[in-house]
Amino acid sequence: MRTAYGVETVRAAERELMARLPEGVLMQRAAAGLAVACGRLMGRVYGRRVVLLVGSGDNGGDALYAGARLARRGAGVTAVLLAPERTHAGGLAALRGAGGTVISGSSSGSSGAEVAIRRADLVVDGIVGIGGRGGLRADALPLAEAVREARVAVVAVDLPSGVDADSGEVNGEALRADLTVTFGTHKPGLLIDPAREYAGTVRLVDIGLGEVLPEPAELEALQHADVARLLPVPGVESDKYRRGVVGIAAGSARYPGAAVLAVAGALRGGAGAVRYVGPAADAVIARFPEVLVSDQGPHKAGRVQAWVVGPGAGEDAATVAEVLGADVPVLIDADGLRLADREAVRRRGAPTLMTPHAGEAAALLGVARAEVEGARLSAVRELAARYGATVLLKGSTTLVADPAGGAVRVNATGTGWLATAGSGDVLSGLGGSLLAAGLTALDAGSVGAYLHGLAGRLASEGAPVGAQDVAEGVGRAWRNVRGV
Ligand SMILES: NC(=O)C1=CN([C@@H]2O[C@H](COP(=O)(O)OP(=O)(O)OC[C@H]3O[C@@H](n4cnc5c(N)ncnc54)[C@H](OP(=O)(O)O)[C@@H]3O)[C@@H](O)[C@H]2O)[C@@H](O)CC1
Ligand SMILES: Nc1ncnc2c1ncn2[C@@H]1O[C@H](COP(=O)(O)OP(=O)(O)O)[C@@H](O)[C@H]1O
Ligand SMILES: [K+]
Repeated sequence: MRTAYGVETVRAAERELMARLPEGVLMQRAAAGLAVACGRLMGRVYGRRVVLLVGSGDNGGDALYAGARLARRGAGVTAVLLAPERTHAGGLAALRGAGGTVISGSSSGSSGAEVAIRRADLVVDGIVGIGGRGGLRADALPLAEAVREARVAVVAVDLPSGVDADSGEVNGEALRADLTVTFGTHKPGLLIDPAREYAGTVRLVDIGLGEVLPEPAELEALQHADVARLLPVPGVESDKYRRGVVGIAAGSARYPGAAVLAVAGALRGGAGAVRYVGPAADAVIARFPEVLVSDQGPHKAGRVQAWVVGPGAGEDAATVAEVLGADVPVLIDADGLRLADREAVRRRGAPTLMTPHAGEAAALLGVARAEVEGARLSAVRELAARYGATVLLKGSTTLVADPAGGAVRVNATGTGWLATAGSGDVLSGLGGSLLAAGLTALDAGSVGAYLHGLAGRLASEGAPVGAQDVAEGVGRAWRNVRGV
């Protein structure tokens, strides 16, 4: 499991660890890891030109100490100081001692700095790290512009300057990096868009913080091994009922395809049987003869261990209400989210998993879509709290939050190719099937998102895919995860 911790927790852990270690050890560990990563990115160190952008705090200190290490190995290192009077003194002395050059970022209209940036092989962004608030300040903007124009490689120290470490929000300008070298633990902002996009590749340098970080983390990302452990694999004693039956209440005369796609996902999620109820039974049967269909409504469909309701449901509020009354886990997606009564969701005894995209989440919260996209973590937490349900917020970053709190899960397998009509319907069926197979709502949502993202990647391999291709890719994703 990959985990991420917010600033307050990192600072507390840092204090605890520093109390046991000689002064400056953590910064030296950070700087050593940073210098190695910079060297690797440049291919060689000797003769390379490196520009350090140095802010007023320890983030700048890391950059300076790493710069000193690079200078000792033969790089030409220039530090651009954004706050000369508040620069990390030890770091500055180390860089000077190693033969580095120092210029002020604010003097002479920054032009000296801009010339250095244009000639650089690498820029190290040590403007601000976890001490940052808001976007880049005015004095850093011309430097950021020069970096963009020079198209020079950028390594961010701990975080790209200007992004919010705790939330992944970007309020103003931020500096884009090719590589972010982060210390001790990932920060939520490195895993959540829009900030994640600014970070480029993220490398974690172990500085010993792991042993003092508490449980649970603020954010966690499942890895292959975690998903492999959670996948419902039949044993010798299994039969189709023991594996779980998932009911799909989806589709309408207008949107029969949503039913077919949700069923396609459900057939690949590990349940032993799929029941379908709704007006698209003919279309479902034509494509998937193995599905048990009924047009009698959810109550009369026979027993299921979980329901999926909503994809392509149109205005069928009665079916949504009926499913919400069932005493089994329910996944609510698409139209179902609009039609579900909040109190009915809150009253449910069995688990509920809601799977909105940003537009649907915005409608549920009564805010603009851009607000949800800019602040995904707070949006998903707020929805989970309001509905007393597990919420999976879809999009470029998929997040899953439990109403009881605990670590929010972030999915790292997605690809922009998944942004294709109907791929959300596939995810709803897949997630419902995992619920029926016995996974908790948090696990069903995050394992579903993991397989769905991987299926999209494997099916696409860099070319456009349709939702059916994604569904068909789910089997490959299972095998990939299980290593079979
Ligand atoms: N934690 C750990 O275990 C370890 C941490 N380490 C390192 O320390 C870093 C944290 O250092 P830090 O606390 O000195 O804060 P840092 O990010 O340098 O900011 C400094 C000052 O910048 C200012 N400022 C605020 N916003 C700004 C903005 N948008 N644009 C420009 N300036 C802005 C603000 O001061 P203000 O100007 O508001 O008075 C703020 O106080 C961390 O990221 C990691 O690199 C490692 O060495 C090893 C172990
Ligand atoms: N930029 C992106 N990167 C990764 N995944 C994405 C991106 N955009 C959309 N997705 C994924 O694609 C799926 C789209 O679902 P949804 O918006 O419900 O579409 P539809 O309603 O057409 O089925 C979701 O799983 C979502 O997380
Ligand atoms: K930085």
